[in-house]
Amino acid sequence: MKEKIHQSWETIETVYHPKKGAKGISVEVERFSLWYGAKQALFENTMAIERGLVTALIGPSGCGKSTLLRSMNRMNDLIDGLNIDGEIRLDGTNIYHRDIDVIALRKRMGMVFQKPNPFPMSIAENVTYPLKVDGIRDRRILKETVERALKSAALWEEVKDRLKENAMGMSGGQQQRLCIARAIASDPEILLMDEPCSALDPIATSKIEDLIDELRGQYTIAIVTHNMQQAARVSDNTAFMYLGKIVEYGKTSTIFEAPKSQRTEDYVTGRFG
Ligand SMILES: Nc1ncnc2c1ncn2[C@@H]1O[C@H](COP(=O)(O)OP(=O)(O)OP(=O)(O)O)[C@@H](O)[C@H]1O
Repeated sequence: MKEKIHQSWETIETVYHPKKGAKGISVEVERFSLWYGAKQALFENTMAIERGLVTALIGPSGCGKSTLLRSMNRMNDLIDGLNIDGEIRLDGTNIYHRDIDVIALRKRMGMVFQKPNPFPMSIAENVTYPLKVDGIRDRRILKETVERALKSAALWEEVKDRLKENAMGMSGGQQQRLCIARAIASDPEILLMDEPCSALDPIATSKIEDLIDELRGQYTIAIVTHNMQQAARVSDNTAFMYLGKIVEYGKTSTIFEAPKSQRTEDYVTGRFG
């Protein structure tokens, strides 16, 4: 049973007005709400994600960051009792429209999870997996993809001499970069990253952050992070969420240095969370 609850506080700057020089909008979230059964997890969220930039979703545990991110490629679809309202548009098309091919949609949006999840197969096979699922068997294409994706994921130099070794033998940080390479292999436009560094040590984390910086421009990246310093370091725009609602969304420098909402300021200055 769908139950509407209205949050009492105002949201700030959640609607995007294109700036001069911006490459445009990739994903538009409009009045998007989501229920897990009777429990409402997202409340009429509106935001526009700029193409080619890095957008961070921050906020205290349970505020709905992952739910919103996973809604962008319909990863939540299979959850029992899931209900949504509002729209999420990719290049202007509502991804929840009944005619949307969800598999094709997910190909346009690579996903990287909290815990690296390489498949128990060789490093090269991990990268070529999405292509093989698509029926691509041409050895030259597969070989080129391995090199291209591993280079893009800043992993090529470390693994080029052991492509046939099992990926499970890599370090956690290498495994996560391999998962990014696998996501890149099918040539997505968007990379959705759900706490990609939370299982990694500081050195591996910094490599992933450098990688995100290198991927900026080539891909539109949305990243959920608990780590505010990370959001400040890697993102161009930041959305601060609280209890299922985007409280404030704007340029990362504004959110961290001059937030308009007291609630945002309290969170980014560590007064709660
Ligand atoms: N599959 C599910 N079924 C029911 N409730 C869920 C499910 N997944 C998440 N929730 C609830 O939805 C709310 C938002 O959860 P979500 O994981 O999106 O938050 P989050 O901000 O990403 O949290 P965290 O930072 O702890 O990962 C929480 O109250 C959570 O308990």
